[in-house]
Amino acid sequence: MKKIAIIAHDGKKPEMVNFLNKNLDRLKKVELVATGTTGTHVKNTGLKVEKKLSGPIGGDAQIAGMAAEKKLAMILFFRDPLGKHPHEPDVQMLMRICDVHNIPIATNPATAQLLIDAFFED
Ligand SMILES: O=C(CO)COP(=O)(O)O
Repeated sequence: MKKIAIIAHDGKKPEMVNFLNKNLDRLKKVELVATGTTGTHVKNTGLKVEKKLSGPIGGDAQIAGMAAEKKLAMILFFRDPLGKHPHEPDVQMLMRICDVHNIPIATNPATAQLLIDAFFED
């Protein structure tokens, strides 16, 4: 089964937790993978998740690798457009890899909800 990847910049982690709690019943049915610190927040909601490295030290790159290998159904990446990130090249690389391999990626809760609704449509 392809996994759903969850990533959130620090300024967007509360929104990600709200989003996960709102979609808990559906997300329980799929395998999740997340960057390190986001993964800890995902676990705190009660969901099972495979944790990769923290984003700034290679986690975004690991998720991009999974996307390139077609192991992901989609990526939910709540980016903070108002924050500065030392690993911005990794973030850009992840977005580019998604476009190269046509992997759905949602960068805000509104788009993420549309993707999740479509994914779990009966
Ligand atoms: O930095 C991130 C995305 O670019 C997220 O990493 P963490 O989940 O480890 O905070």
